[in-house]
Amino acid sequence: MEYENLTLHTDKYQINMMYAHWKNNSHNREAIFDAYIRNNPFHNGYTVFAGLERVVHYINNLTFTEEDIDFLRQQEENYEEGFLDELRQLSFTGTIYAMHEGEIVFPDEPLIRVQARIFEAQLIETAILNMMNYQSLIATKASRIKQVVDDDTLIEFGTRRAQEADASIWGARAAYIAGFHATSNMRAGKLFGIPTQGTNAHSWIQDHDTEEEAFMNFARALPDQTVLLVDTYDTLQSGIPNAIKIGKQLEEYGKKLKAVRLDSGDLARLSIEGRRMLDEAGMEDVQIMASNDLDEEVIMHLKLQGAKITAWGIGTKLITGARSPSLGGVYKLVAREKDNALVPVIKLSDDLAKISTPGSKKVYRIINRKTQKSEGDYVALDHEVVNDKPLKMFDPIFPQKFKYVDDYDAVDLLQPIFVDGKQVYQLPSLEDIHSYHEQQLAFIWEETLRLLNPQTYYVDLSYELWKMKQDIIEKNSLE
Ligand SMILES: Nc1ncnc2c1ncn2[C@@H]1O[C@H](COP(=O)(O)OP(=O)(O)OP(=O)(O)O)[C@@H](O)[C@H]1O
Ligand SMILES: O=P(O)(O)OC[C@H]1O[C@H](OP(=O)(O)OP(=O)(O)O)[C@H](O)[C@@H]1O
Ligand SMILES: O=C(O)c1cccnc1
Repeated sequence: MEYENLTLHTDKYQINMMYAHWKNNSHNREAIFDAYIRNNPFHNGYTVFAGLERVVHYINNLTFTEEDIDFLRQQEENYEEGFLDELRQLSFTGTIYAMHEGEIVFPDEPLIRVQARIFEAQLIETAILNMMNYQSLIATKASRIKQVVDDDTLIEFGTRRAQEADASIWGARAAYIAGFHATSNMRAGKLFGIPTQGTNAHSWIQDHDTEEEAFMNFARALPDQTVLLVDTYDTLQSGIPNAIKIGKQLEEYGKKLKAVRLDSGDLARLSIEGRRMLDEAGMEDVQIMASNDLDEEVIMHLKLQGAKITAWGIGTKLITGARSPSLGGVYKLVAREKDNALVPVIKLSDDLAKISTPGSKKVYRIINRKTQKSEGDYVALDHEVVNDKPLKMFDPIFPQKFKYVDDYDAVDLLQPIFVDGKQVYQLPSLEDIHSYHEQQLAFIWEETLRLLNPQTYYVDLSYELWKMKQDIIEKNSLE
């Protein structure tokens, strides 16, 4: 796939800061930034990390074209030619660590860590957050939907309602990571290898003299994958009876009606009654598919009402992240170069939970060897060795709350993606990302995974990191 050059896909304030650094000759100083979230979306207990693949392509294509340089010259008369020359030579030379895509992640732990010249690290903030926030949001929404459907088929239908073209395709990919089976978007299918599926619209039915004729003509054209939309006129009086008729005719040719699709009305009642009619006609294999503004909540209610739906087409509420339409991931400076050394820095806030955690850090998932479930995540400074000794895990806001864990594996979650500007991470296939996601889910307790009022997952700091943070807070308060 051809990836476009998105170097100008940044906020002007980043270029202004780059310029000011260049003027002050501080642009080559090293810096470390963490990208992380502060809350899970949808009041969920976890977030599904996605967006890394696009970030990798973005970084590999990071270069200002002559056109970009001309544009910048026009936009800001203060930018000197020497600065534009510096931009002309820019490529990414830093180091990036990140979670695998599909990882189950939590607030207040680094998901992407960038160590680079401040000149480069500042430039890439906007695009990294843009990609990570949107794709993780949609993967998380998809994961919630996946939780309520058991083994039913899930098809992503969102393109027409998505926030524009990029959102459709990367959203379709994010949904696949979390367990959707197919997308209706052909471009997403082509670009990412996601299986594609499609039924037909009301326009097809309306464009015929009768519903029966419409069904017949469609079945003739696509006899191996006929899904008939049965709600245009009257689902139970005409739609299902006509579908049964066409199904019988298909059988005469050794073919089978694959499914009927309901797209309006009381989906529980119509599917129960429709199922009965299909079964009575000996068409037990014909599936009932539903669409119409569905999300995890409606699906759960439909299931509670005994709906006989086994395939779900889901558009608007998935692709727009309805109910929580943006993920508020941030990118904070955690260390800066001073006197040839990297020193930790902090962003203070009156809200304790919003104070950033300084320093170059790693994230470990503490897997209890007996239960094979996670005891929580443990954020430690880079140089710390987290090994088999009993680990004291305590709440960083209320340190009085703690537990000891002794029989555990500490799994290092941040992977090197770029080292000194070179990509060292081999991007996994989408299938592998999805499998990884499923494996990782299995380490998380049900209490954290549940959709309603989930148990808060522990993201703790090592004592050394916690102490350093407290000392910096205290020092800053005294100044
Ligand atoms: N049994 C049900 N329980 C809960 N929600 C349902 C049920 N059946 C359908 N819904 C959901 O209710 C919402 C609105 O459905 P409603 O029947 O008002 O609209 P509609 O069928 O699209 O109307 P129209 O016939 O005008 O197209 C949709 O999100 C749909 O998925
Ligand atoms: O409801 P969503 O979750 O967003 O899923 C996508 C919707 O898009 C289509 O409707 P639309 O009215 O656009 O076209 P149609 O004429 O094919 O029904 C489809 O029938 C779904 O209802
Ligand atoms: O294939 C379908 O039925 C479909 C595709 C996109 C949107 N709505 C429905």
